Amino acid sequence: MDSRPFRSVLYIPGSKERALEKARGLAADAIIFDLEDAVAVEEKAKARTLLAETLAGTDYGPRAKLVRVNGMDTEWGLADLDALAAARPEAVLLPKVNAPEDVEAVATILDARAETADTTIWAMMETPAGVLNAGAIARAPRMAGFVMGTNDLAKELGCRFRADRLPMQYALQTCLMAARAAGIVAVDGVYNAFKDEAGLRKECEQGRDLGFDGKTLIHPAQLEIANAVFAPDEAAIELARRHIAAFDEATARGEGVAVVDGKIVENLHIVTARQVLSRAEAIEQLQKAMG
Ligand SMILES: CC(C)(COP(=O)(O)OP(=O)(O)OC[C@H]1O[C@@H](n2cnc3c(N)ncnc32)[C@H](O)[C@@H]1OP(=O)(O)O)[C@@H](O)C(=O)NCCC(=O)NCCSC(=O)C[C@H](O)C(=O)O
Ligand SMILES: [Mg+2]
Repeated sequence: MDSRPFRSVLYIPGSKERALEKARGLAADAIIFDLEDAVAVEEKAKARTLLAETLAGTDYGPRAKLVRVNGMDTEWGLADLDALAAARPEAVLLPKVNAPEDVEAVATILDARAETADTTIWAMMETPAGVLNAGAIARAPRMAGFVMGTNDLAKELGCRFRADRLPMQYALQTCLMAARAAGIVAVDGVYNAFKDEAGLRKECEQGRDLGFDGKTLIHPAQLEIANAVFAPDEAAIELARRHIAAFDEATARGEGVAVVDGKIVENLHIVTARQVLSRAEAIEQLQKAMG
């Protein structure tokens, strides 16, 4: 997996012209241009046209660009794929993926068009069947990332929203495990109370501690917290440097283990330390490119 940052992944309804315009200046690592649940049924066709035109004519800079289409089992899914192909989307995000066959069907459609030769597929992990098939979905063709759909999951499970997200833990960890085994990105679900900064921070911290790369967001006011929580902080960067220095010194002495702050540091910790530094570097580069 490369170290491209996905700390903040902002949903933008494909029907909202002002939000589509505003996103060009927002500090989001990635944008999900949404044609699915953020768009009302009567606006689906209009949003599709608006989004296709916007993507073809707008420079969103270095932000990763994903388009969430409607499901292929709906009356809009195929038309979404068709209309957006011309805009050469970097990634198509499929909602409510249940099985690898759902991904294979879309990969076959993308294979048939020159404009989508390099388009990757991401999966919304938000159904019980999807979670149970996470390993196979993560290995499906063109698959590059998982996005947790915790609202749909709660609906399907009939569970309650709790601050500790206990009812979600099985799904979160199963999907994360599958993503890591396949070497793809994994992004946590949204925090609905978009004015509750303390609650968002806690949930970001939980997602980060579990191992997610970042969090999906619904409002620009959530960007700063997600960007801060999912970035290695100064203490983590400094510790990574000390681990590497101490391990280099130990190796020079012919030893395979160093000790830093009373804890052992072995080769595997150096892999983590290098990942921390390369993530910090990638974030710095992205921020520079955004200006
Ligand atoms: C939640 C909102 C409906 C709030 O909208 P609004 O009341 O208009 O917000 P503000 O007035 O505070 O907006 C301030 C300015 O920010 C712009 N804005 C708002 N939201 C966005 C956005 N998402 N991206 C970009 N810009 C945004 C407004 O245009 C204002 O701009 P300005 O005019 O310059 O002041 C609204 O935020 C919203 O619609 N959010 C997205 C909701 C969404 O995408 N939902 C679907 C995804 S969640 C989901 O489906 C997850 C998953 O599938 C699951 O199952 O869990
Ligand atoms: Mg959903």
